[in-house]
Amino acid sequence: MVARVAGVFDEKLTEAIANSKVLVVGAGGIGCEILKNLVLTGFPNIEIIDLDTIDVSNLNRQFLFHKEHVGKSKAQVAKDSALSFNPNVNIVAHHDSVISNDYGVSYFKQFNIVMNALDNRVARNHVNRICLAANVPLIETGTAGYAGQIELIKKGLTQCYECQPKAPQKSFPGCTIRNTPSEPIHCIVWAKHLFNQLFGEEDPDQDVSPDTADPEAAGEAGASAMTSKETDAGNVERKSTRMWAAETDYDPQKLFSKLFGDDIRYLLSMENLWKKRRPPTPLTWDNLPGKDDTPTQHSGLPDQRVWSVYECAQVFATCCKSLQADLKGRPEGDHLVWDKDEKSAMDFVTACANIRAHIFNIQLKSRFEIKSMAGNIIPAIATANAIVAGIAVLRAQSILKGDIETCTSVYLRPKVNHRGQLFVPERTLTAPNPKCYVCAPKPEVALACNLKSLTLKDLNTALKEGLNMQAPDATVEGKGLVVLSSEPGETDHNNDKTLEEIGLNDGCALMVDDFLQNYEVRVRLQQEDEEKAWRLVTDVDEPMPAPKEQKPTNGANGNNEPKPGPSRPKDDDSDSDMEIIEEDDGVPTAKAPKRRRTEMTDEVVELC
Ligand SMILES: Nc1ncnc2c1ncn2[C@@H]1O[C@H](COP(=O)(O)OP(=O)(O)OP(=O)(O)O)[C@@H](O)[C@H]1O
Ligand SMILES: [Zn+2]
Repeated sequence: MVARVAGVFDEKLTEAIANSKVLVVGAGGIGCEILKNLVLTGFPNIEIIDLDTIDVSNLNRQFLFHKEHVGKSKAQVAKDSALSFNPNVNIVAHHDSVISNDYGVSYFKQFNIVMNALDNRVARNHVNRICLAANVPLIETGTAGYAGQIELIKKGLTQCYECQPKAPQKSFPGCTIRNTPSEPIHCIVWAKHLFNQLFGEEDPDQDVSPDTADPEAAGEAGASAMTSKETDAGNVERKSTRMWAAETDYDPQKLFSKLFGDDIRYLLSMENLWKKRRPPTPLTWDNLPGKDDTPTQHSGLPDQRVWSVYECAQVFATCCKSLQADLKGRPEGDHLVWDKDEKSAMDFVTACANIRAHIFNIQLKSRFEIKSMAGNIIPAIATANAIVAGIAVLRAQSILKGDIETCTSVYLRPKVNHRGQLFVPERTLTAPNPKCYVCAPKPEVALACNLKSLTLKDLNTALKEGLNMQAPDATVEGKGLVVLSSEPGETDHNNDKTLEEIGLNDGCALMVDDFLQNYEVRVRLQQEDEEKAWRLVTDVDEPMPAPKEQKPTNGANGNNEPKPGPSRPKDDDSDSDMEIIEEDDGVPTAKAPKRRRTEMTDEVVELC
């Protein structure tokens, strides 16, 4: 099966393809399809980057990979498999993250087109910025279940990936997670936090013990939590859950009694919480519901059967031990990373979430359902990936032919809309947002914060998390004074100083740049006494008017519907059964409170 384009395309396109060089970022569901299409179309020079290795769960749709490739580099195997279709193509594979110093603006400049086939916002933002800086057309692709999208991004011609606000991630208040869960997702988030507290990277924002500072429980003294003990001086000493668990040698019964017995009793002592809610019921190890049940016949997949509380407790016990052993086998200071595809990690979260759900009278869920919610999974549909990749490569051909103006965005809808369309192309290219804090000629944002308490370290975090910078350098506008340097150690001595202490006040502006992304932005400082952390205020927060879809040519009702948007393909035609979820690596939204909220992402769309 060797591709010969001569005679298939017109001469101009044949020649343009022959002289082209294309970069594909991501060798997952869409990336494999794009690579196959490029190779079979006869694109002679292709580079592909992917940081990941092949997982069994990829095999059902990432058809360039087979069983024997599990554990190998996606980029390398994709290259080898694609070469079997057309050995004359020159493919360079990089097993690496695109967010690395090796792939800066000068690297990107060698390509005629970049094609994104990624699954997360951070990488997408990064490639967006580099393509703008390198002035290379970027074809951005994504699918979410049956929905999909192909969008051209070209400096000065179209909007960029960051021109429009992204739908915020759904977050839950910490007190809901820790004290008053009312939905399965609250228990799942709690169980994932528990995994991190016991075996993963400990994060103080992911505390799982009762939250005594819950404003709703005000006035309650309560008993001291089980992780607390009175010191000789009479003070209450708090221990981390990890420390306490280690002291018990991760004894499953002791852990169970604390988490699902004592902590629940402690919550019950916060009586205000239960005035208008059904109170939880603590559990004891020796008296678990479901112990004597004979398992009912279940017709579906084993994962779709809901475990009894007793079964959950048994799974909990087994997982505590296996995860402890895994942790012990690692170098000092290392930790586990929760992964939906790791059996013990997934079993642990299923068991803990369901035990907690039972305690709070919440419906129990199957492992299958919990995996979907905890892993932020929308089932990937191979056909949707194939369609999107096909259109993306057609768009690449149009760009090479010099018809870039015709490369409007195309949306793949889960169902035909009322005008009978499954593929909905935009009528025109969407112009850049002049207020975009990335692609505007002079990008600008305001940083609302309390200058008296925000430290330089916090500023660094704000720039990285809020503006998706990788290595920000900041100087005071007009003075050139360096306040943050990406050179290790250069400004570290000031890390704990507040912005006020280094002489910055309300209205001051910083010029912040990221060398790797070739991105510079002016950051105005805005004093807000009440602000506990920081908040970025961008003009992109004002939603732009919805672009118009193409009018039907058949004279039918041409009402314009809002387009799904780069991160919002959920529209009125969307399949209501489809759960559309966002990756949890999204950049915190500008207005999201930074403390005491738990990010969970079960409602918003992120194309993968
Ligand atoms: N920073 C990055 N650099 C390079 N490749 C990346 C980066 N971030 C994500 N990717 C790759 O993008 C691809 C996206 O593909 P896809 O959406 O099919 O995800 P997947 O991880 O293969 O599947 P799933 O998430 O459903 O298990 C993945 O192969 C992933 O490794
Ligand atoms: Zn923009």
